[in-house]
Amino acid sequence: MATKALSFTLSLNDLFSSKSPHTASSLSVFSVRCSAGNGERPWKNSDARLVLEDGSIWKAKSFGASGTQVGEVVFNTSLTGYQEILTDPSYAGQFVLMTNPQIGNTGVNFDDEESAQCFLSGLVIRSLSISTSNWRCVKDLGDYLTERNVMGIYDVDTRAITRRLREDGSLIGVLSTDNSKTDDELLHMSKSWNIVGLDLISGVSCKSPYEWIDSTKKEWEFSAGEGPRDTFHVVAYDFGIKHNILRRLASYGCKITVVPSTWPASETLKLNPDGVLFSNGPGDPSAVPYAVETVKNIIGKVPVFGICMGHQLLGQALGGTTYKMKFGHHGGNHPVRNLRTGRVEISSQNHNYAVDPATLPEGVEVTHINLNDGSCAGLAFPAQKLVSLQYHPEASPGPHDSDNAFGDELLSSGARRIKYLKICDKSSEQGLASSDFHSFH
Ligand SMILES: NC(=O)CC[C@H](N)C(=O)O
Repeated sequence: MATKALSFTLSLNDLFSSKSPHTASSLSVFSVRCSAGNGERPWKNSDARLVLEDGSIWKAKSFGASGTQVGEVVFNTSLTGYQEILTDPSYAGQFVLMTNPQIGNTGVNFDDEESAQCFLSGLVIRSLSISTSNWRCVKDLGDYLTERNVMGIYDVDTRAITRRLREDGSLIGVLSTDNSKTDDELLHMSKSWNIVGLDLISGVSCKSPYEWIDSTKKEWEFSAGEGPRDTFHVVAYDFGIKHNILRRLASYGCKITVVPSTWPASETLKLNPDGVLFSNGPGDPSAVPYAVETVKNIIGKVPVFGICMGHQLLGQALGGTTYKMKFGHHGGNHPVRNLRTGRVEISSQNHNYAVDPATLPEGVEVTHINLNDGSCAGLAFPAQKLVSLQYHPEASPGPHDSDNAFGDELLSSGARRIKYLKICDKSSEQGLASSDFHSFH
C-alpha cells in the first residue's frame, strides 16, 4: 500500500513539474488548485461585500482590484463579449452583473477593446472560470481587471440579484473588500449616492479632436467587402464612443474626425462634413444640457445619426423628454421591430433611459420599437435629415442584424454608401418627403 501511495505522489509531481508536456494554461489551473503549502488555505473565503441600497448584503469573493466602490447595479444578459462590455464607456458609474453564470473562460485579448480604458465601477459574476482557453487569449480576466484597477466579485448569487433588480428596478450598491468598514457605513454610502443628474460624459470623452482610420479587419468583416476609403467625411461626437462604431463607419468608406463632447457646433459646421454622428455615452441625458444645445445647433444643417445616448440627446434637442427605465436594457438578445419593413432584428443594447415618443413634435417618426416592452428604439425626422437608434447597430458584442443601419450593400458604382448620408443626395436636396425616406430601406 505504502509503495502504491508513493508512486502515485511521484506521478502527480511529474504531472505538475515544469518539464511535463502540459500546456501553460492547464498547468496554471492545476497549480492554482494545488498550491497550498505556504500556510494559506488552498481555497478562498468570501472577502467582499456588495451592499445594495435596499439593505441587502451579498457576500462574495473578490478578484481584480480591491477597495470600496459605489455604482448602480445593472444586469447584462449577453452570453459572450465580456471584454467589449468591460470597455464600453457607457457603463461608467455602473456595476455590470453578467447573468451568464461562467465568465472568464476566453480570457482577454488586444483586439476586442471598445475603448482605451475600463470606465465601469465593477464586475459581478457567478463563477470565475479557473482556466482560460482561446487562441486569442493574452491574459486572464483577473489580471486584466487588476491592471485596470477594476473591482470584480464572484461566487455571488447573480440570479437572485437579477430577480431583485427586475422586481424593484436598478439599485445603487457599494462593493467593498475593506473589513474596517461596517455594513451600516456601506449602506449609508449606497443610500447617499445617486447616478441621476450626473454628467458622466465629461469623464469619458476624448480631450481633443483626432482622426480615426481603422476599419473592421478583413478576417472579421461580415458584410460586403470594404469599399473605397474617405468617400464621406463624418464628424463623430465622442460622448463615450465605442471603437466599433468608428470601425463600421470606416468600413463603409468614411473619413472620420472624432471630437470631444464639448466641441462647439460652429466648429463642426466649419468642417463642412457630409454627416455628424452623436455617439453612445454613459449616464443621464438630462444631466448634459450643453450636449443637447450642441445637437440643436447642428440638426437641420447636415444629416445626423444618433446612437443610444446620441439618440436620447436628439430626442431632447427636438423638444422631447427622456425618462429613466425600471432596469433598462443590457444584453445582446433584444428583439427590435423596424416598423417600416416589419423586419425584426436581434440587437445589442445598453441603456437605462429612453425617449418618450409622445413628447416629440409632429413629423418625427418612431421607426423602431423594442419588442420586449414596446419602448421607442429608433426615430427619423426626414425634414431635418435625422435618424437615430436607441440600441447598438455596431454590436461588439452582439449579433450583426442591425449593421445595415450604417450602410447598404455595394452599389453598382462599387462605392459603399452610408445609409444616413444618402439623405443628402443631390436628388433629395430640394426637399425630402418621408416617402423618399422610406425608399432607403
Ligand atoms: N449606451 C448608451 O449610450 C447609454 C445611454 C444612456 N447613458 C443610458 O443609460 O440610457
